[in-house]
Amino acid sequence: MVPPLVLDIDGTLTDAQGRLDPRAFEVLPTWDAPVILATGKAFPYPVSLCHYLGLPQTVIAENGGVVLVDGEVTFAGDREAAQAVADEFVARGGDLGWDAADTVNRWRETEIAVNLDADEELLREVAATYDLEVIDTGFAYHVKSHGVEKGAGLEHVCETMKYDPADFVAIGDSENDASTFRVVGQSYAVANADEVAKEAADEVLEESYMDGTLSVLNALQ
Ligand SMILES: O=C(O)COP(=O)(O)O
Ligand SMILES: [Mg+2]
Repeated sequence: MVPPLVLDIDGTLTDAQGRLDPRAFEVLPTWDAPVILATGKAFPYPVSLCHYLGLPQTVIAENGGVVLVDGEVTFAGDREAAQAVADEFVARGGDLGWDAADTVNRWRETEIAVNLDADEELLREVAATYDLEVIDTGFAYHVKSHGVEKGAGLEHVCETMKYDPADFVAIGDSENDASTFRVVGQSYAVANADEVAKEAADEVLEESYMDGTLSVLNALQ
């Protein structure tokens, strides 16, 4: 019996250029237990990935802000406050860093993501005045409500699916995966992970990106 999985996307199922590693299509569609995608990306991204992997749509998006399980969507986090932070940041000379179409935030419902080129100090200062936090995933800064996290999202998924989070194996690469690592039974940080993720993981893998992820998945089969 293979264990259920909770998998980060960027940095974990991708290559160093951020492209989805096609080997995900070899191993995930036939995984004989639930596979939950848990990401900082906006909701449509993991939903689409489940769709094209042929997996049931059970996803944690926006760092736990949006959870879809058993056909029901729940939200956590104050999008209006995050928008107010973004507006004030821009008014004070900050640059969110996206083009006019802003597909990064267009479908984002509980938080705001800002390009890593942005003025981090100013962003953190503005966020603090709205009692929001900023996390750095290595792919974007996320302006989000305290307490909204992937780990809480997984607990919600497990309550609905009647699973124990402790039965799950988690793999991830960033600060936003630490909460997942804390609630699962076994957690792995890929070699490209940041220090927060490495510190929180039960094990730090020798290999990076999908090579690291596959080393775990192959050993579990
Ligand atoms: O959206 C991000 O910043 C990172 O996404 P991830 O959680 O799938 O790595
Ligand atoms: Mg990641």
